[in-house]
Amino acid sequence: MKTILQANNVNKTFGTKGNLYTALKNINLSISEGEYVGIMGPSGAGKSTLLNIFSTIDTPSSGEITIDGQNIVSMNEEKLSDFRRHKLGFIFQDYNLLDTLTVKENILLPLALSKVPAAEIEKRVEEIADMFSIREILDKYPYHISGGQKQRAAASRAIVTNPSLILADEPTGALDSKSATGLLESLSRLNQHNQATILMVTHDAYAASFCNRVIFINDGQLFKELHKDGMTRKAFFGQILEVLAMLGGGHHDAV
Ligand SMILES: Nc1ncnc2c1ncn2[C@@H]1O[C@H](COP(=O)(O)OP(=O)(O)OP(=O)(O)O)[C@@H](O)[C@H]1O
Repeated sequence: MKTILQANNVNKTFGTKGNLYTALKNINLSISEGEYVGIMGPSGAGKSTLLNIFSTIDTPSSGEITIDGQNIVSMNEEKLSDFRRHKLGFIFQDYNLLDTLTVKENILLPLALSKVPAAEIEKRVEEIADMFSIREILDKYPYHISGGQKQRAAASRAIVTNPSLILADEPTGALDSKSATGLLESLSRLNQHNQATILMVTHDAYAASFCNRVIFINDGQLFKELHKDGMTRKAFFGQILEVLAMLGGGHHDAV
C-alpha cells in the first residue's frame, strides 16, 4: 500500500530561549493511501499544531515529513503554495465558503483556477454533488443554506481536485448531530468508494468512530492508537470512549 504521509521524529517548540514550550515531542506517524484517520486528545495536547504542520501552514522545529513522496519541510513558499493547491484538501470548522459565489461556483473554483476544461468540471461537480447529497442546492448562495449544507459544500470543494490527502480540523464542530452525521457519512463514502485518504482532528468520539484508525495525542506525544478492523462503529465508539476516559475529561456523547 502506498504511503501518503510519513512523519519521522517531528518536534515543535514555541517561544524563545528561556521561555520554550514543547508542543510536539518526537512524533512518528505513517498514513497509507485510503486510510481514514482520526486524531484525538485533550485540549492543548498538540492536535492543531500537528495538523498545521501537515497542512504546511506551520513548520516543525525538527524532523522529516513527506506527503505523497514530497518533502514538505524543505520546500520553498512558491512550491508549497502549488503543493497545497494540488495535493491537499482542507475542511475547516467554519466552512470558508465565498458568499458572493453559488455553491456550485465555490466547488468548481479550484478546478477553474487550474484551467480544467468546462465539460470535465461539470462532470466532476455532478459526481461530487451526488456523493455529498447537495445537488438541489448547487445554485444557491451560502447565506441561503443550512450549516450542514455549507459544510458538505465546503467538503465538496476540498475534494474536487482529488487531493492526495484531505485534512479536516473539527469539521463537525459547528454542526447539530443530524448534520454532523450527514457529513461523516459523506466522508466515509468518499473514503470507501474513492479510496480518499483523510486525516481528521476531532474532540468528538462519535465523529472519530467513523474513522478506521484513531490516534490519541497527550502532552505533545503519541499516547495510543486504535484500529477499527472488523469492529462495528458502535463497538469502536465504546473503545474510543475508554481511551478518552484514561486521558481524563468527561465525554458523554451519544452513540
Ligand atoms: N503559536 C504558539 N505559540 C506558543 N504556544 C503555542 C502556539 N500554538 C500552540 N501553542 C501551545 O502548544 C500547545 C498545543 O496547542 P494545540 O493548539 O496544538 O493543542 P490542541 O490539542 O489542538 O488543543 P485544542 O483541542 O484546545 O484545540 C498548547 O499548550 C498551546 O498553548
